[in-house]
Amino acid sequence: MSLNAPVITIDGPSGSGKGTVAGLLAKQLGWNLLDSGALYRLLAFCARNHGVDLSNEASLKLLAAHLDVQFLAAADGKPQRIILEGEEVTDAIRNETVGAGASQVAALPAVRDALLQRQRAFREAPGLIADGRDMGTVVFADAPLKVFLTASAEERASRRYLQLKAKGDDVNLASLLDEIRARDERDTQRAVAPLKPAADAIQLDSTQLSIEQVLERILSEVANRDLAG
Ligand SMILES: Nc1ncnc2c1ncn2[C@@H]1O[C@H](COP(=O)(O)OP(=O)(O)O)[C@@H](O)[C@H]1O
Ligand SMILES: Nc1ccn([C@H]2C[C@H](O)[C@@H](COP(=O)(O)OP(=O)(O)O)O2)c(=O)n1
Repeated sequence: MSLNAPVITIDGPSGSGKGTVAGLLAKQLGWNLLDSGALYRLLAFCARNHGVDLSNEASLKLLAAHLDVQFLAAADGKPQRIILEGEEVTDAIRNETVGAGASQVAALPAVRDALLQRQRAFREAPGLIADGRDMGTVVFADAPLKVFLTASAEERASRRYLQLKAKGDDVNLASLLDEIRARDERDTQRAVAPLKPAADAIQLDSTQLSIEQVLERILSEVANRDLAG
């Protein structure tokens, strides 16, 4: 781990575009990528596979500490591939059942603690793009550029609807909106590392912005701060 490597944090609620923008930024700058939400998703998924209850903090802490996961960079602008216990789960963890489970286990302090060092180890030269809920407030509180990305709940539900439908999932817009609101509530109201903008974060509302416009805004901040060398 290089403590001097710069980090750009992108925090925000579900469907605001964090993962998409983080992936594009990492590619454009040639930096490393941390999808911290994937770790919570993997833990919820793994717990279900091993019959561990999502409220069993002691067992979840052990599972989190021993999570056997690999992130593999994929070519052709595709998302990185995720391998859990030797099996590819890239698609399997991207649904609202796993997302809701992730939000549930993420509220447990022992789980967050067990995943902290694993996340910080992603900080390698030449730099890191980290997306999640507490990247700018807790995990990389010293990051030189912090972005808090939002969009209206309706816009986020509609984006998720299109995304899951394109994947062939059987989805319903009204239930996705309910699930997004429930997740917002749990993620912002929990006692430990709640979703909130860091005091020094740039806030971007992407409701009316394209992915390219969001990327442009962030890249102009990168240039202003001379972060990309
Ligand atoms: N500004 C935007 N305008 C339109 N669609 C977007 C925008 N940002 C992201 N999306 C789309 O919304 C969906 C959810 O984006 P994602 O990056 O997975 O969000 P998050 O990681 O914040 O949950 C994806 O299908 C993505 O292509
Ligand atoms: N740094 C993080 C990242 C995610 N979480 C929790 C809270 C989220 O609802 C779940 C899933 O996060 P993820 O970023 O994969 O979810 P979305 O893509 O935004 O829908 O994990 C967290 O508590 N802290």
